[in-house]
Amino acid sequence: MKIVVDANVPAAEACLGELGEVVRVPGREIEAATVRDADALVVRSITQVDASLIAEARAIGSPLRFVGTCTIGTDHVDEQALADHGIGFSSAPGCNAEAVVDYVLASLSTLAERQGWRLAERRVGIVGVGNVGGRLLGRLTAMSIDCLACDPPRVEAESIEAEGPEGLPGFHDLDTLIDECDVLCLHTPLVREGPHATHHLLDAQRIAALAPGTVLLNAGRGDCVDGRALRQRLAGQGDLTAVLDVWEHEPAIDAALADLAEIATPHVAGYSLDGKLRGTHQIYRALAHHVGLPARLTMDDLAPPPPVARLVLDSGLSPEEALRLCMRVVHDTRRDHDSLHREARRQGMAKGFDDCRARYPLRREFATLEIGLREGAREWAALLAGAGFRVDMA
Ligand SMILES: NC(=O)c1ccc[n+]([C@@H]2O[C@H](COP(=O)([O-])OP(=O)(O)OC[C@H]3O[C@@H](n4cnc5c(N)ncnc54)[C@H](O)[C@@H]3O)[C@@H](O)[C@H]2O)c1
Ligand SMILES: O=C(O)[C@H](O)[C@H](O)COP(=O)(O)O
Repeated sequence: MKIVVDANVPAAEACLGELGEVVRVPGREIEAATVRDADALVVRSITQVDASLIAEARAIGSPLRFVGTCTIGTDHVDEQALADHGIGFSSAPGCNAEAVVDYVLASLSTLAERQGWRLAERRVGIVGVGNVGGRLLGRLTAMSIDCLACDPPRVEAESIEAEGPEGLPGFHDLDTLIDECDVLCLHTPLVREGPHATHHLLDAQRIAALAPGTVLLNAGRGDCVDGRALRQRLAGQGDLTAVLDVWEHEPAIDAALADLAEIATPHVAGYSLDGKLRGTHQIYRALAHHVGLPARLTMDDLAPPPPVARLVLDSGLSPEEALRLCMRVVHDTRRDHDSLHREARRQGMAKGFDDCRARYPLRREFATLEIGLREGAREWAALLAGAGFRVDMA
């Protein structure tokens, strides 16, 4: 079996190589001719697997029978076209959700430090309460931070009313979150049509309705926010703080908007090694199942030990300082912001954006760091455990 795999999929030889011959191709260069004699195609989000690619591939005799994307998002894949040609499909739901939550907490902690506020005194609105938003809600709630949630499709499907699921807070509409929250985090997929379409979910009118001082964080998909309207508000009034990981027109994103965002990163919120390996592993299992082969490798076979496994804390810090210190040992979104701006200046935006992603440094998840708390630091246990670290008494 020949498996064409995006060059940025880690561990493909070790994992997918068990099932067939792996041929690497840069994601932006994958086209119909690339899969002329391939049985399977494994992509990430930058490859548009659309109806024309599939139809052309079939027209030139491609035997393609499976497409996998090692990502959560699926808006780059025409699932109907695959089904119409009898091609199996799988994505990797939830694979990098923990990494995105790490990114959100690390970014908010940096903003709190820069702007002199405490997260404990802010109310956070979460839009899209699936694998990412649900985990974010869980961690913030465990850190005793006040949250409001918005997810109309879930409300409709699960008849959630005033009482939320699993003892979580009730769900509200987006305009209530806009009115009542200090921080608004978007974790919605890109859905172009239907009653719950998310294209420009935050349109000019909703952006205008955000109260001065609001923090807007988008780690869902760039097209969920009207970037032009956001740029105008930031440039004209300068009274919002934007944290943007995803953008319209990636990789050729709006450089002026990137300059105005307090934290601007090149779509790397989910880029932990753990998250990427989970993505590869989920697709390996799905392909093995599809072709009737055993999938022998486990995640433990793929993930190396973390470079920093344990940290012991003594007294002498505030809880916020202790939390920030632990987060920055694992992940510092200021570094991602600086890399994007540096590479955009050096190579131009589109090349710099892609280059930062292709050469992303090793990053692990908060859960890989064990924190030992000595006498005097033990009161931080609930906060640090709530944020996602493994905590014990040293
Ligand atoms: N920045 C990154 O690196 C990164 C990483 C992972 C995922 N993502 C993006 O985040 C999205 C969400 O990821 P997930 O794992 O939570 O997906 P998910 O499918 O588990 O959850 C998405 C949730 O959004 C809800 N939703 C859909 N339309 C909505 C609307 N109009 N208003 C409010 N909620 C709505 C859905 O009901 C669902 O509960 C992905 O589709 C992907 O596009 C980005
Ligand atoms: O949908 C996802 O899983 C994320 O957006 C993912 O991080 C995208 O990364 P890419 O496929 O572009 O490397």
